Amino acid sequence: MRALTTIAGLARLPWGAPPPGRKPAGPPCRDPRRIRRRQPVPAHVPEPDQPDQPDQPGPLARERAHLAASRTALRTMREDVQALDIRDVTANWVNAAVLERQIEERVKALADLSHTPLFFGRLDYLHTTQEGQRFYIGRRHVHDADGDPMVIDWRAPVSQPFYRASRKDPLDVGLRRRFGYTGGDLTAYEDEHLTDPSEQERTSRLLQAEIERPRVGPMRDIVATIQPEQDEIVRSGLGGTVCVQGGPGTGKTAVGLHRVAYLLYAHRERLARTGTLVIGPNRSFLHYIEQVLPALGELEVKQATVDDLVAHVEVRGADAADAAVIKGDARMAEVLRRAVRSHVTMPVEPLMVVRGSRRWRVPAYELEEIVRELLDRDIRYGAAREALPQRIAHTVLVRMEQAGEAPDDRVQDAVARNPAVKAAVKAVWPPVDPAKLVLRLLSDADFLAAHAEGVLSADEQKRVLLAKPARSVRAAKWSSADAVLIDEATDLVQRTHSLGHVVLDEAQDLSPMQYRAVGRRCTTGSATVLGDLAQGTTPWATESWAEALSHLGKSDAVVEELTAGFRVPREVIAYASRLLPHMSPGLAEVKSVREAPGSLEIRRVGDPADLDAAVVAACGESLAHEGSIGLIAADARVPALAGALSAAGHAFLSPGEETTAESRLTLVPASLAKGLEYDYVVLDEPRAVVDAEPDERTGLRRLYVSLTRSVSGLTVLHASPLPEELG
Ligand SMILES: Nc1ncnc2c1ncn2[C@@H]1O[C@H](COP(=O)(O)OP(=O)(O)OP(=O)(O)O)[C@@H](O)[C@H]1O
Repeated sequence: MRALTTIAGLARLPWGAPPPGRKPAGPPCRDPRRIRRRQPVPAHVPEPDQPDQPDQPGPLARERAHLAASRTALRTMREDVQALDIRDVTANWVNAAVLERQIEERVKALADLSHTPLFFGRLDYLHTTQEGQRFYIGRRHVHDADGDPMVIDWRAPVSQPFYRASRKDPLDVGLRRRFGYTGGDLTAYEDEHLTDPSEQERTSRLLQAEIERPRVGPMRDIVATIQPEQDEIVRSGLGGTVCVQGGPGTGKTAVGLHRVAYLLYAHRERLARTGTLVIGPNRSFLHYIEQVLPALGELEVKQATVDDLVAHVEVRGADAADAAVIKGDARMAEVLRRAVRSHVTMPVEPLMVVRGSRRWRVPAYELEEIVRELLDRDIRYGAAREALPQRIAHTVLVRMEQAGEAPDDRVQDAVARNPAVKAAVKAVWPPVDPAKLVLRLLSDADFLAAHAEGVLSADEQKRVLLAKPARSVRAAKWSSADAVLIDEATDLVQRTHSLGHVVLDEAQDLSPMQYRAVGRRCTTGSATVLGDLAQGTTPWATESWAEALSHLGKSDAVVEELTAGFRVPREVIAYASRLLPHMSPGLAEVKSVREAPGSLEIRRVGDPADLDAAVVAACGESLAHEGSIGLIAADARVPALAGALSAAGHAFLSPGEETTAESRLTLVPASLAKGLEYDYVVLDEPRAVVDAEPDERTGLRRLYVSLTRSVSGLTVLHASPLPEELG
């Protein structure tokens, strides 16, 4: 067993420093007016699979030998960590527990996952500008007994050319090799000699195979095939916020998750201190993506929905759309600010502090000056409330000094705690309970009118008022939008803790007040904002990223656009894109990198009574293929289809339940389809999906989301006429 001599010694153990190499990419473009459109760069690749001669070890055998040696080295690294003896460095049980946990996590991070390749690429540099010339690129850093790297972490600067080098700009790379795996076995490789003019440009077959690999189970990482335009976003600096606009399947979620992994690598200590968070639209989605970061060795990133962040009260109610839109409007922040500050009342009476035989009098006008000064400083209500007794005590102390006394800090503290001072503070600056305040605003028309004057119209005020005011915070039927208002009020009272980095996925659906709630969780950090304006399906969905980013407090963010689609086959995305001009004119159509001819089938069912049976039959046909199947239907159709599937003997899952090789069919209400994907999708009755929404545009957007979930094939079944926008 190896003994650790110092806690600092941990840093030198297999955690290791990142390997030397090139500098990371510079900061992204800072001009918010410019949306950079990221175009795919075609790869140049000759034939893959060069088999070895039976009599002599060829390149493939040599690469396999390197893989075997790397696995052995990784095992040794893991054993080294497992064998650490921490008894001598931990002065107490708290330290011991912390260290033990760190060690456990490190062991987990060093696990050799049999189904994920240890390395997926190799770079041979032309010149010796690097410490070595040949680097194997993988999911984590592996070194041999001498500390020499055998596999370099994909996030290291030296790995960057694997993703960025091109024939136009080889970045000093002579050879880029991609490896193909079957299970955990290395079975193929593809070479690109980037500086060889005789080589022809071709799309990488290994890349194509990776993109087309059937989907089963949760989302997986894309480290082996990150595209140059995606890599630029992944590696953009921690200081700036990046907003990514991209159509369905352009890899926004994947890019956001890989960016967190990259930032954790490049700024590990800082982010370990400040924390990172991924925000997704709902539990099923979070469940779908939850494996990606652990697979990349990152176990500490928290995940939440916006509702989780603002869970100050139990949400049991729902708003009508018009009320929710007003409650989500940024103007509500001003109403709340006024309402919170309205609790401050100017002192009208002098304050008398008795200490021993002496009485100290502070006149009302002087107290008022202190209160006004605190109000002008615009600090949090609670912080000002805490500062007020000390300010008053200071004034008393000045009087004591003027009277020839020499009071010290202890006297000031004692005066601040004096019952008369406490009573004055309570009268002037009483505590505010955020939930009670919001309840009063929503229940008391006069109170609301007093603070919404000139901000909300009389009609708007009427709409947000509760029809039946609740008697207490506990009894109130709070809605999600109310919880966000309480969060805003809470922040007015006490500053919200800010994290180092926040990834906000499906951001287009947030209300301005929700953006503010997310924004205050990264005031001192940065954010990655991911979304597609065409997939906005809430009544308050954002129409412009500039506006959304201003509510988030990140107006200086760069907006990038991704246009290459990695999920939806060409035919299917072309069909779905017919809706674009009718619901989000001006947005670019996704250019799919996937051919998959014959991937779209539209079936008309003559008699509506036969629709369920036809849908079940289509699911049965899809199940004959490999991979996951999603049956997407308007929410109201789900019970009927669940019954029909069960009657036909098809077991099915709900979104968020993991698909496995045995159980591959998921019944998905259209309202939960966003962000998810299935190999084959059966879409039930598009008209019903559109009609389930309050307006035509939202309906078409919901349909657009539903049409863009499939990787290999989409079958649309309809008994009612299709929406005419589909042509
Ligand atoms: N460079 C890549 N190599 C391989 N697969 C990729 C790549 N980029 C994205 N993908 C895959 O494409 C699919 C869609 O990616 P993702 O879910 O991140 O897209 P999205 O833009 O978030 O889609 P949506 O708007 O529908 O939520 C995923 O299966 C993802 O793994």
